[in-house]
Amino acid sequence: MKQGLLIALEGIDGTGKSTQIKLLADYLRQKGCEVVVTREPTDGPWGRRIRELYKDRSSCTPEEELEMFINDRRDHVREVIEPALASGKIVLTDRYYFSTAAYQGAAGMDVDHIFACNRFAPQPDLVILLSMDPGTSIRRIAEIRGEKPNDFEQVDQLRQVAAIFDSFNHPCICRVPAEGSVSLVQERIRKHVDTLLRERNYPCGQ
Ligand SMILES: Nc1ncnc2c1ncn2[C@@H]1O[C@H](COP(=O)(O)OP(=O)(O)OP(=O)(O)O)[C@@H](O)[C@H]1O
Ligand SMILES: Cc1cn([C@H]2C[C@H](O)[C@@H](COP(=O)(O)O)O2)c(=O)[nH]c1=O
Repeated sequence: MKQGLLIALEGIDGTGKSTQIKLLADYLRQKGCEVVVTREPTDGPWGRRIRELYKDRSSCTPEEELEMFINDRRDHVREVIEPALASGKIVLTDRYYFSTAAYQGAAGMDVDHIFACNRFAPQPDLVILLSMDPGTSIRRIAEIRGEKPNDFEQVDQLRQVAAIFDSFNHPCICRVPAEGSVSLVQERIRKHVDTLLRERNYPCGQ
């Protein structure tokens, strides 16, 4: 049924996921792979409601917040991820259910319960987990991107999120240091992706 590959980029805010996913997509397309780049929260109805929360996270309970992320993912899996995988494409997603486990876990929900709620979602073939000290990532958001950190980007909160990300030991996870230049981080990511393509005999990776 599933013929493509699912690769998720994960990590705390400001680690460079959006920057790196674009470069990775270019690299894979140059090799001749068909690539779908997507993200969570999505741009669908649940994703738009979630983005409203960035301004005032206290407007819903942790349970309601978790439910919104799960609903958004159900739509994402059904409408984007499964069709692309079924047609043999490489799906690159900027965040997936590991973000839910880490962020909603840090907000007080049980991490095992969160993973159980996500059993409907296809397991990724590879998770690139970009790791960085939360103080540095917040500085990137504030100084380089020139934005005021939102309600999900508070340093104490991000420290808890980072600690939960650190605790994951799923075999699909490869940890990549996010410090260093954009091209150095990209080089680290490509090594893991090239290994995956080779191991799976994925056609464009030969
Ligand atoms: N290796 C790097 N060195 C310096 N700055 C970087 C690096 N990678 C990304 N940046 C800059 O840091 C900021 C955050 O990067 P980016 O938006 O890619 O991170 P992100 O992980 O997608 O963030 P978020 O999770 O908040 O969406 C951007 O301004 C980006 O240009
Ligand atoms: C998928 C997902 C995301 N979040 C949080 C993490 C970030 O703070 C925002 C998304 O911001 P981005 O700049 O678009 O990456 O949402 C979350 O709490 N739970 C999740 O499942």
